Amino acid sequence: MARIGIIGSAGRMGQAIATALADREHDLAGGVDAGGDAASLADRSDALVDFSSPQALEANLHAAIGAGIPLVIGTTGLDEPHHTAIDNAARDVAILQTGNTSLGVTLLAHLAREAASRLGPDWDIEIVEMHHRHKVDAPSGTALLLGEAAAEGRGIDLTANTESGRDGHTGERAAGAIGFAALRGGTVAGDHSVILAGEQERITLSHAAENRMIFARGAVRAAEWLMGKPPGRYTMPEVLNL
Ligand SMILES: NC(=O)C1=CN([C@@H]2O[C@H](COP(=O)(O)OP(=O)(O)OC[C@H]3O[C@@H](n4cnc5c(N)ncnc54)[C@H](OP(=O)(O)O)[C@@H]3O)[C@@H](O)[C@H]2O)C=CC1
Ligand SMILES: O=C(O)C1=N[C@H](C(=O)O)C[C@H](O)C1
Repeated sequence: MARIGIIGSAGRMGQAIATALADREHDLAGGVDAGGDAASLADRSDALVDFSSPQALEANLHAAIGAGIPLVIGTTGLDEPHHTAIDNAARDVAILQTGNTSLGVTLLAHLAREAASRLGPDWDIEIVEMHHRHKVDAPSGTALLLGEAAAEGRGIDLTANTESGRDGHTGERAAGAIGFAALRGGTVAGDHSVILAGEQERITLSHAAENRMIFARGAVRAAEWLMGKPPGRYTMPEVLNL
């Protein structure tokens, strides 16, 4: 049993995480939302779980370092400077950052990497995601994570090979590109497909989140796993032993 603090506690994920903590008999150390004091929450917590906004990241990293406790970051929409800040903070505390804490997506990323490495570059890779109408970032963190996995499998750099937001006269698809398409609507918790399209055949690897509790349970499992670990940046495959 541990005391765990939630950043973004009043949000959709914050509420699901509070339920997952209770299911595992942890104490909710407290929660903060926009304008809240992450440092004082960290001082009374054994670990922090952050599902909030990229704007909160810097304060959350400082809070975790100040209290010397691990941090799970599920917030998406992070850019390169955010990742550099996480790398730096991981010299002082144990941190896990991921666009998706579910078991299913962690395995899907492995399958995407494997498929991309075994199929030649003439198999086009497209990643399609759908989320609820309230989601503010695109492509989703999960889509980017799946794109990274496919790019790794193929031995290419994702940033240099991304095609997203196609509209109008786009020209032909670039050879070797990894494409992204984002759909928004209704209450969809999170659907992701990695499509590998070859000559007259196509493979689709898909995951559907039926409920946010899959992410919440994964986040709590990650927090449990991080406690007692030395400083470093850890991953969901390590937590889940996949
Ligand atoms: N990694 C994963 O597995 C998953 C990641 N996510 C990601 O988690 C994040 C939250 O998603 P969701 O719960 O649906 O979003 P919500 O909008 O429902 O909740 C976000 C919460 O964060 C709070 N918040 C906003 N800014 C700050 C800040 N600067 N400091 C502290 N708290 C802040 C908001 O408070 P206020 O209302 O006061 O602004 C709100 O309570 C998103 O980035 C989403 O993509 C979601 C699901 C799974
Ligand atoms: O905002 C969400 O809801 C979700 N965000 C994450 C993402 O951006 O991939 C994970 C999940 O798909 C739900």
